[in-house]
Amino acid sequence: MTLHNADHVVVVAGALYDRGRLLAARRSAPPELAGRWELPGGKLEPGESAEKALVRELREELGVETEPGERIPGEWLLKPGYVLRVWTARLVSGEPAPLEDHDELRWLGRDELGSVDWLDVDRPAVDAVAARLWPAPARDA
Ligand SMILES: Nc1nc2c([nH]c(=O)n2[C@H]2C[C@H](O)[C@@H](COP(=O)(O)OP(=O)(O)OP(=O)(O)O)O2)c(=O)[nH]1
Repeated sequence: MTLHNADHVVVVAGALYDRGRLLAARRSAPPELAGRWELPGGKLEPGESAEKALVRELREELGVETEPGERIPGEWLLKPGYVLRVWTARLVSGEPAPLEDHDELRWLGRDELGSVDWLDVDRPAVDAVAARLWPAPARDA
């Protein structure tokens, strides 16, 4: 079962970062999404907070312990009735492995974000993540 929040199924995804890099995950299923890259995560379960769901999904899919940070402003429509929300997450322990739903993982630095074929929906989400993780330096007046 999944949580319907104001008529939307909420999918939470993690902008998992470590040592200045963001984790990208290549989906292995379903066929229409396989081969495309995303921020790992999954659907909220009934009664579960977004932060709890994120920690659970990243543990199940990647085998790591993480600490949620803050929500990235914005919400992206995945398909009718499904929205994607993104939180930053810090790697606490473990080395991510593609245990479930993914067949390859890559740590990307700021200049490498365009090097993988993100799912269409994830492109604006990743732009928003990048703006949060790597804010533009303040310009001299
Ligand atoms: N996790 C995740 N899912 C995304 C992203 N972009 C995107 O279109 N999706 C889609 C793929 C799936 O249709 C849906 C999330 O499903 P999922 O398979 O990751 O969720 P889940 O682990 O809860 O799956 P399940 O219980 O249905 O097996 O959202 C993204 O960045 N992260």
